[in-house]
Amino acid sequence: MDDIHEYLLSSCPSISKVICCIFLCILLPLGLCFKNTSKAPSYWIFFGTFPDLLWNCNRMYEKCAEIFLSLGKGSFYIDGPMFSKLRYLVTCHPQNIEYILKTNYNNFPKGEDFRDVFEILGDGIFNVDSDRWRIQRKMAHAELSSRELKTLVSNTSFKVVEEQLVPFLAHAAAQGIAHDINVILGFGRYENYLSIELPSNELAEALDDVPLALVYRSMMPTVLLKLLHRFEIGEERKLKNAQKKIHKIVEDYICQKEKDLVAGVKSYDLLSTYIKALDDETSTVSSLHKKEIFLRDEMINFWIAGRDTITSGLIWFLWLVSTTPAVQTKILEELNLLSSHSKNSREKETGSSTTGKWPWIFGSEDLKGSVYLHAALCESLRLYAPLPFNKKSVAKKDQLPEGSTVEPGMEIMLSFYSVGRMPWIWGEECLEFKPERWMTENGKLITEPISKYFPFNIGPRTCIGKDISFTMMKCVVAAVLFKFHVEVVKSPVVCTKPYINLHMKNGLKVNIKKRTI
Ligand code: HEM
Repeated sequence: MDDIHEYLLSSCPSISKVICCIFLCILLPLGLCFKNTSKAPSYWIFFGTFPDLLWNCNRMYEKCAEIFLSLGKGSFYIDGPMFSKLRYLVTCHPQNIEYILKTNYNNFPKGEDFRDVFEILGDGIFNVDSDRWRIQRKMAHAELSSRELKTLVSNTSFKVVEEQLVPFLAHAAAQGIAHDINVILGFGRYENYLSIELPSNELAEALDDVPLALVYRSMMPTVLLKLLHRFEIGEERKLKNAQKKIHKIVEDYICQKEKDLVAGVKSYDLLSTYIKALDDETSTVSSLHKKEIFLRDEMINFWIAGRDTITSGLIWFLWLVSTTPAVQTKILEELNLLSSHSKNSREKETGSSTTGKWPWIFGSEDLKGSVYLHAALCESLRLYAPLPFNKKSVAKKDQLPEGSTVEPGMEIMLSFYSVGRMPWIWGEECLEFKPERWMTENGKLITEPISKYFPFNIGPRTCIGKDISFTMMKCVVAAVLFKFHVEVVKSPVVCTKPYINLHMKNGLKVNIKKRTI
């Protein structure tokens, strides 16, 4: 026995050398040479479908849509390397999405993996499940749908557009409007980030380092992720530093707001209402533990929720409109009509003439009657959903409506980006930017929910910020298009960037000119 033991010990180095040699000389080349191309994505022995995914990680949203198109169906699996237990179902099938987000929603929580990837969201609403989520959702829903918040959104959008965006555009090109608005809604701070000198914005800069790291985290096998996290390698180091900075800045904001409230300074914003609610024993959130951390994380969640989503929505919209003259003309016709109605009623109210006032800024009330503009925004979000995918885990084995089986341990990726690009979902002209899709024959907006439209999620976790997003986006695009001519500078093919939000690789270069008519 001892002999055998001794033999094994002495031969260990050579055994490991032999294993390494076999792996390097036989298994690796075999794995890299032999793939099953009948499957989409390509399946490599030993490595699963992972090489295909890594190879295309720079254009993964487009790649998913291509796979769905080549398969002619709405689901496919991604298998991790051998022994990794990594298995994803990627789906864009509307019935599957509805089943996961709505019909059997309890079987598809966000899960621990989601929390690990989106650690930056802490205990905020995006990151919690079950009872805790119900408490936070109730409070967030009440606050975001309150009359006070809607008024704040309208007034702030108007103010930021009038005082910052329009003067800025008159001087140069557009950038990052959504951020300003969100800092005001969340924290009640009005900062002049769009002044012509473009002052630095530490909160935005810290957050800019986050999304790429999150994309890598979403794709990485857990073991590797833990290793990179433990030793703070690459994107993980950036993420950790960004998180520290964001926490510090938001904690400072909270501290200042608490002092203001004690000093009796009156202001309406989400932070003030949350601070008051946490102190109020009758409020639902007062039962939550670790109140300071909850407050910090919830504010970060709101800020993230509205920042990149709106920016992304606006950029893709402006690009689509600027490159589709027929749509632009119809939007301008509608804005002309709305502005003359509003001018008349403002003149009646104030008794003074509005003629010659430049620029004319639309308030959210002026834009309530906009049908074509609203339809164009819906259509742009259909093609370019600002959150291009959603991630869910599986509690119990289940069969999805289109037939795929999912089981615990698997992850599900809902590809919202692909939904808008499937001819079998949106028709042969699915890639065309056609606001008319959202209008009835007699020119009215289609208001009933459409069962294949998911940019704002559906079901119990549907976006709470949808209405205010339309208010903000309409104010911005109306001001930009009505008074400025946005001309896209010819650039390489426009494509997406591997971010959590849908951004344009290389950004959008435009020339801005004042409109003369
Ligand atoms: C064009 C703009 C926006 C789009 C496309 C959008 C889209 C979405 C989507 C897809 C979700 C589901 C995320 C998930 O399940 O992980 C979501 C959730 C949410 N959104 Fe939005 N959003 C937008 C703007 C906003 C704004 C301005 C706010 C407000 C500050 C906001 C607040 C929220 C909140 C609080 C949730 C979490 C709901 C929950 O988990 O119960 N969103 N949004």
